[in-house]
Amino acid sequence: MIKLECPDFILGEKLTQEQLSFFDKNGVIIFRNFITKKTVEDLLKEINSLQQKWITEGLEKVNGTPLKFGKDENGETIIQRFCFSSLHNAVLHEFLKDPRFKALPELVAPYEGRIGENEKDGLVINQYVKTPDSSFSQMGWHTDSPRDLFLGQKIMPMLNVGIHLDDCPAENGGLRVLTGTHKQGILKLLFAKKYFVDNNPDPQETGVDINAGDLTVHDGRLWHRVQQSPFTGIKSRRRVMYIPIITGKFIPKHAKSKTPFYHHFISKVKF
Ligand SMILES: O=C(O)CCC(=O)C(=O)O
Ligand SMILES: [Fe+2]
Repeated sequence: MIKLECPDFILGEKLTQEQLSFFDKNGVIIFRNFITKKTVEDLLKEINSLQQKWITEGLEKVNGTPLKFGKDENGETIIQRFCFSSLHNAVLHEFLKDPRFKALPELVAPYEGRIGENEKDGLVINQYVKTPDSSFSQMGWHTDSPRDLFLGQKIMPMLNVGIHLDDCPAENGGLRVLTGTHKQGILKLLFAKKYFVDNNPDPQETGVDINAGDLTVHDGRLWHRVQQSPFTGIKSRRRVMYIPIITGKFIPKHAKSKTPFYHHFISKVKF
């Protein structure tokens, strides 16, 4: 595994030329300390209360997208993948109004990008943990772009913005990317690897050392995966929120939205 050599970038209200060039070359970038440890704690409290609310209500899907359930290290039911979270929690909704998010669409220029709070799967929260009854401890190789095809749309440029809520040095697993693959042609985008079922390390893959509070951005066309932690239980836990930046036609989801086809496929794959 190669480690991403990324200068300690700080996200302001406008991207610098160095940040733009780094992203253009690699298809991924890290901004350090986007939020403080205190804000991380505050967000985790909100996430836990949303989780309790949805479990109590017996909710299975939000706007057509299934929630993913599993068990934590104490055998308690948890939600391992939330979607559209900010539409159901005021603090998460306010959080997305941070003016620094408005700097990020410049990464898809000349397209006009917007924060997809009610498009695709909205604000996603992933909770990975390795326990006997977890259903989510890793994620196979994929790019995020072909989901557009399943939604009956042409592939349009998009970004996935990650806000990381746990420390995760690359040795603990976490995000692995193939830098530069955001510039590949459509055939490589669709067929370079077997979507979601391939969990094998790639000799060219790059890992990232993440601290709680860091923000990452990756291009939707970049090949990436999540490496399982070598640890189990609480030491294997990795919590990260993702919000998409979308270009092209505005297709908001609503309570009657159909389940996208790729979720039927993803749910068959054991993570
Ligand atoms: O958890 C991560 O860091 C990546 C998740 C991911 O790739 C996805 O949800 O599409
Ligand atoms: Fe992804």
